[in-house]
Amino acid sequence: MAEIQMALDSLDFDATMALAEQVAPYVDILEIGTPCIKYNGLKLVKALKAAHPDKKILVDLKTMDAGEYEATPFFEAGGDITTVLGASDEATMKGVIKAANANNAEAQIDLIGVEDKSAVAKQAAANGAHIIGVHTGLDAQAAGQTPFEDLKTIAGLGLNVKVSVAGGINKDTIQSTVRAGADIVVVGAAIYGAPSPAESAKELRALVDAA
Ligand SMILES: O=C([C@H](O)CO)[C@H](O)[C@H](O)COP(=O)(O)O
Repeated sequence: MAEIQMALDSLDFDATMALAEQVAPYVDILEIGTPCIKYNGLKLVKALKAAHPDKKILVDLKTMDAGEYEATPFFEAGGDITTVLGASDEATMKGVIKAANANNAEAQIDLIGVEDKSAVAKQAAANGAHIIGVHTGLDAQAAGQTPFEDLKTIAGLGLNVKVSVAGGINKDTIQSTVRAGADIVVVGAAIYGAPSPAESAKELRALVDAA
């Protein structure tokens, strides 16, 4: 069964906590988005984990250097997954994987901006990464890009890792994304931009469960 990850991309601490509360019944993973974690830091990881101990917390650090050093405090604060850029040095990715393993947690390699995505995904899997993230970022989405072709390529490799997909997924695309091989579907704007985020998350849950 695919998991749903809600991307919390507001900068506001209280608004983030309130949105998490609304959608938590329908999602598996609460993601603290990159702008949000930069703005709010470890305090938000601790608060979110305390409020939702039954949910996985993904901290979208998009680490680029000093992998083990940067990721460790976020795992210790309650993060279950942190992200590291596939564009970073292999040693950086290995550092985050090491920190994750030391904390009974998971490292996600984010392929955003990576030229040879297959090569990096294979290398990361061989190095023990837990999740490969196929990701079309917000700026690339604004330029009309989607993650779906990359998903086919990465899922087609048959690597022994979970595949996460992010980039403008909504109610029209979520089922085909799951059927194309996503283990984790990430949804941000389609939930937080909906008139009722809770209703939107509920609808997406039903679609994923029926896919
Ligand atoms: O990871 C994200 C982005 O890079 C900002 O941190 C988003 O959370 C991710 O793209 C999911 O959001 P939507 O694309 O709006 O579904």
